[in-house]
Parts: sequence; structure tokens; C-alpha cells
Amino acid sequence: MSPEIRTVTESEYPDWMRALATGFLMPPTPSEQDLKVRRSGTDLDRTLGAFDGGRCVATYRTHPQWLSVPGGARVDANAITNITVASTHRRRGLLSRMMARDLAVAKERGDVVATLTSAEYPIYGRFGFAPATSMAAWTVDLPRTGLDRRATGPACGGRIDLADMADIRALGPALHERVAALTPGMVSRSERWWQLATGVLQVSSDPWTEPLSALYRSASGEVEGLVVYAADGKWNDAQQPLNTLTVRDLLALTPAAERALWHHVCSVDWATGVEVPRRAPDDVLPLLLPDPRAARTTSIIDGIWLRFLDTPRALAARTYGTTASLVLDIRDELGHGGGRFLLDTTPEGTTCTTTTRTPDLTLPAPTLARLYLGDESPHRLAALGLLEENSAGALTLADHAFRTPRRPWCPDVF
Ligand SMILES: CC(=O)SCCNC(=O)CCNC(=O)[C@H](O)C(C)(C)COP(=O)(O)OP(=O)(O)OC[C@H]1O[C@@H](n2cnc3c(N)ncnc32)[C@H](O)[C@@H]1OP(=O)(O)O
Repeated sequence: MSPEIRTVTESEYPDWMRALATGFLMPPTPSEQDLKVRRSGTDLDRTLGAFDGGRCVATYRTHPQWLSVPGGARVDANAITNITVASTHRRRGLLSRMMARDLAVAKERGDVVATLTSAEYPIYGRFGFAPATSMAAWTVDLPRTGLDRRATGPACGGRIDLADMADIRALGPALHERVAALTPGMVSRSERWWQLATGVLQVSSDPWTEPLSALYRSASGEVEGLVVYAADGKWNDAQQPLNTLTVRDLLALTPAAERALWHHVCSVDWATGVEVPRRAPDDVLPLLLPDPRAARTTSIIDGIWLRFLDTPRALAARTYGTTASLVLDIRDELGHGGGRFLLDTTPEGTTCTTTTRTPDLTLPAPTLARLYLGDESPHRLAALGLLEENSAGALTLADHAFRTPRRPWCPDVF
């Protein structure tokens, strides 16, 4: 008999957690404390398990989320996480069954998109997802930056103040929301997210050490940025400091804050390197340095993966770079996001409605997901055979409409 897929009950939760830890190749038995902390962040109504002979053999969980889109609006997202299938039950369709069930529920609930961050690239394309943001890892060779190490603070009238975790907890959430309104691709951070980031809640599988932090305040005293970083404490045999700082979070509301915070991190005594694991590929970091070659991108990978549940609402929620009228024929093999839509966007507003008009562009829903937040160029996607131009000029128009001045970015993995 094939395993039964259903929501998980309170008494089954420890078994579900054991299956999750096993699937992620972690020590399978969570401590009582870990169970308590993880349970407090789990909505059992949105937690699926597959059960075979009374044992949990697959896990799947979702939580509510908003996703920031170009122009600053937010769309409701079904954020998917904690997916595992036991090695004894892999490739028998369990993920496919859990995904089909959950996407239908999310659509019914009225979510506009589903989101996830993917453990491995090949898993989710078949379910209509595609990467909508990119994540770059940067490494900075501090002795080569050419920065004036005598400089002590921002030149623009603002100031940097050292902070502690209580400051970050108190001031971070509002700052994050303001930055998200300017940054397509960012997703909501719950109170729990801030508690985990600042050590109020801790789980042994993700050990937390208290980081260093600082705030940027504008000349008028307003908090416009924060940075959170940790040092690795390394020295060489000749008793010379060789610390590498790892930036856990850097949020900047204004260019002045962004410049000041990078300058601060790149000027800390004892530090010879800075690692920045999750930034946009077009981050201004290198160009802030007198020698931009001191900052290298060490990897660029996919960030947030997106699939449409309500395509017209998603398209109407964002703003566009130019006035455009485009008929998009969207193919979605699993349903939920397909159809032919007329996207009409003017400075006064945007509408997106079902139409029978001849299409200007034909594309699968995952291709639209790549375009949606502005990370990709329709011309590039057409060159890859992922998008078809049906009327002359439509590609160029779509390029001007969909691209954003700076690439979308999501600093979070969930
Ligand atoms: C959002 C997150 O939580 S990301 C974390 C995802 N989890 C993991 O990576 C943990 C380790 N991996 C696993 O637990 C499992 O391999 C899973 C969950 C990725 C896949 O579960 P399964 O039940 O084996 O998937 P299912 O049988 O439904 O596969 C459906 C299709 O996807 C393909 N597929 C599934 N996983 C993978 C993969 N990792 N790489 C490539 N193809 C894959 C299957 O081959 C199958 O293709 P087919 O229809 O052409 O035969």
C-alpha cells in the first residue's frame, strides 16, 4: 500500500522531526529543547507527513510569507520548506504528491505565489518553479582595498554606533520592512526570525554565537542601516591578526547608509578579510573600494524560487519600467498559473486580465517567474529558447517593462 499523506498530529510531531533530521542527514534524534523550539515555529495545519506502517517517511511544511515586488507592493506567498523523503522511499512520487496537494490548498487559500529556497537545483523546475533572484557570495581582501584606514566615520553627517542584539531586535524589523519596500525579492521576517537571529531562540542544529553589530544613523538621527557580523578569531604564527569577518546581515535604506556600513566593515582593525555569503550579484561593494578587484564574487547561485498561483494578481501587483500593453500566453503544465493575459501598464496603474487576443509573447510559467522580479532579460531567455516572440518588438518592450534598475535580492534562506 502506498504511504498515506496527511497533516501531522501533535503526538506524531517528534516522529516527523526525526524524519526531517534524517532526511537532512543530521543526528536523527532531536533534543527535548530543540523539539520545543522547532515545534513553537510549526503550524501543524500546514505540516504534511507521509506515513508508512505508522512511521513518518516524508516531511513538508509551509508558512505564510509576503514577497516584495518591484514598486514596493507585497504579494502573499506560500513559503515551502522542510521537504524530505526517506532514503527508503525516494523516487516513488512522494514529493510530487505532497507538492500537488499543497499547491492546490495554497491556491484555494488565495496565495499569489509559492516560494522556496532549493537544496539542489534540479528538484523544483518540474513543479513550475524557477529562480527569481540570484545570490552572490563576495570575499574582500582588505589589505588590497585601498581604503583610507585613518578615516573614522561617514563623511555625510551620519554616524555609525555599535549595537547589541537587543538594539537589533528592537530596530531591525522596521528597518527591514522599509528596505524591503525598495528591494524586490525580499521576504517577510517573522518575530521568530529575529529571535533566532539574535539568540533569544536557539537550536543545536544551527549553533548561534553572539555576533558584533552596528547601526547607521542619518544626520537627523534616524536609523537607516544595520550590519551584523562575526569574526573567526584567527592569528598567524608571527602573532599577526588574520581575522575574517562574516557578514550575517547588512540592510541599508539609503546609499549613504550602504556606503558607510561597507566602509565600517572593511575598516575593522585585526580584520584582513570579509566574507559576504548572500548579496545581490550587482551589489555596489566593489565600486565602493578604491581597488574594486579586492572584492571578488566567489559564487553566484539561484536565490528565491517562485511559482505562480494567481498570475494576473501577481503581474498587476508590480510596477513596470515603461508603458506597455502585452498579451502573454503562459503555459503551466501543472495548472494554477497558466492562461492568456493582457498586461496593460501605464504611469496611472496596471491591470492584468484574461484575454483571447493574439499573444505577443508565449512562455512557460517558470520563464515568467525568472522575469517577474526583474532579475532576467527577456532577450536572454528567448536566446535560450525559453520564450517565444510572436509580434515584432515585443521582446524589447518586455525588456524595458520587466527589468529593474538594480537586481532583485533576497538575503534570507528559509
Ligand atoms: C524547499 C526545501 O525544503 S529544499 C530541501 C529538499 N530536500 C532534500 O534535498 C533532502 C534530500 N532529498 C530528498 O529528500 C528527496 O530526494 C526529494 C525530497 C528531493 C525528492 O523526493 P522524491 O519523493 O524522491 O521525489 P519524487 O519521487 O516525487 O520525484 C519526482 C521527480 O523529480 C525527480 N527528482 C526528485 N528529486 C530529485 C533530485 N534531487 N534531483 C533530480 N531529480 C529529482 C525524480 O527523478 C522524479 O522525476 P520523474 O518524474 O521524471 O521520474
